[in-house]
Amino acid sequence: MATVIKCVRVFQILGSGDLVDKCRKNVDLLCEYDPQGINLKVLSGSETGLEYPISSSTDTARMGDKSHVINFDDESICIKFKSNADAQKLRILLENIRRLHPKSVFSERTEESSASQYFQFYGYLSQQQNMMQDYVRTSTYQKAILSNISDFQSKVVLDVGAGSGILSFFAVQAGAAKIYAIEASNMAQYAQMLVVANNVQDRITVMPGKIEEIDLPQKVDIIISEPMGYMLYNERMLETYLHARKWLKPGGKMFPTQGDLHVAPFSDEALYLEQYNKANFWYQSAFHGVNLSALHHEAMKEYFRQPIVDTFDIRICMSKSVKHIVNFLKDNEEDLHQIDIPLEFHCLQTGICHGLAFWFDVEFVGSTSQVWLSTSPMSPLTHWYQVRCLLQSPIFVMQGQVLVGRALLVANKRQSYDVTIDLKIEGTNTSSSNSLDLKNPYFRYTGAMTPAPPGTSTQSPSEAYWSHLDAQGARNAVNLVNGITVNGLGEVSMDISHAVSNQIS
Ligand SMILES: C[S@@+](CC[C@H](N)C(=O)[O-])C[C@H]1O[C@@H](n2cnc3c(N)ncnc32)[C@H](O)[C@@H]1O
Repeated sequence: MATVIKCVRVFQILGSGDLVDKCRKNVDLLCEYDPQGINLKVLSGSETGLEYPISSSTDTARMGDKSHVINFDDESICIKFKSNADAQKLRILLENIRRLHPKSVFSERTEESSASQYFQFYGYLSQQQNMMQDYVRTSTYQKAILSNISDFQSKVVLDVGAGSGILSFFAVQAGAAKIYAIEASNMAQYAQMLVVANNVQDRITVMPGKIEEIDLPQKVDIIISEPMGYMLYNERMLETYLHARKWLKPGGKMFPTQGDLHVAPFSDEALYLEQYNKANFWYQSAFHGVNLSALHHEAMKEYFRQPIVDTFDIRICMSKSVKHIVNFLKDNEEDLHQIDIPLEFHCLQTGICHGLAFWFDVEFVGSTSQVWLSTSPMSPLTHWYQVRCLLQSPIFVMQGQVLVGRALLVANKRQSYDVTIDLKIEGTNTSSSNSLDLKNPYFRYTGAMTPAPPGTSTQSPSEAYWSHLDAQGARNAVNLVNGITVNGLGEVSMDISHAVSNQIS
């Protein structure tokens, strides 16, 4: 459903109160559905392509009979209509948004621009495909559901953030009687198409909207969801998952049931130098004749604020990981606003600690079996990889020393976390800390095999390699050397006649 309002003028309101005509002529305004509310699109004029997403928390005000003011995070605009009747069309749409999308826990904790970008992202089939094609992820979910049939058979299920609906289809396979598949992005339309095409309309009901704003006709026996982001918490969808518990019957189940975030100190000089050298670009005093060095310090901070998303060899970890648990059956949304993880690491090796490595596992506790989905560096790689937070000033640690400190994750309105890491060698004055922005990670993964960290071999790597070779193949590789036959393992053959005949021929 879209409405077009013809012949409007769109002005930007400057800080001084002056108006600047954005299109310098009359334009048409398309008002179309958006998961958040409506999206205003300028259809003609030199500024074609302007879009203004409006949700129930957007600040708007009527100005006289024919104008309306709308305040966004980064600009304020004034729309002047041809007539009062046209202005009234927009006013009705805005009233409908407030009625249909009352302020919710979600809108209170999320900036509009972040939410609209977020749901646009999940509205693409290619993004859903990316997750569906993570074989480890999708097949672990399917296994968790199908190996716990008694938790689904004839049961009512809620799928939070259903996306394509894939988990709802797994619940159908496990015999669920009714599944409510809630999806806030436009993917809900595609999920509905799959439901119809697979002829399960009587079992799956797709409901477009946010779980925080939707009314279900009944309570459910089990909630399924895939709400994990980078470092488990990114996207703040775990809060949405916990919020959904208001629809769970007493004694109901959550799939997954628990999330474990693992944290370990690591040593990786190559990674550290890579970031450090990138920032050194700004150290130049004569870049095309310009001295850039005034920005060197800021560049260094910027690079080190980025969590690194890639994978690594577990042997770079200098001690056993510390585990922080989220219990999806018990914890509340507010518990995830500030996540304070006390750290204590007993270092197993001497070396330079360059920061903290993070990964997570989730557990499905079913009535029949328990299933784990792991994103650890010891498990097959998933699209979550692992995440590392660097220290700008690494610290040298000796085997046996104890590293103490904390990892503090503070939720922000950009559906992510401000991360602070603090480390100190116990009993010394040596410490280091850093602040990072989880919303802006650096994707470093190239697909190349991660090499083992230097100095971790406990036997000759050359001998170890050759001893793995096929011994029989090497034995068959017989050569004549100085009149005697020697095989590929260096073994001398005693069959002199054979050697001699070989030599003659
Ligand atoms: C990680 S995807 C998982 C999709 C699907 N369940 C799967 O496993 O392939 C998360 C989905 O949840 C949706 N979502 C996020 N927050 C939501 C909310 N508050 N209400 C409803 N859907 C939400 C997103 O649009 C996205 O499609």
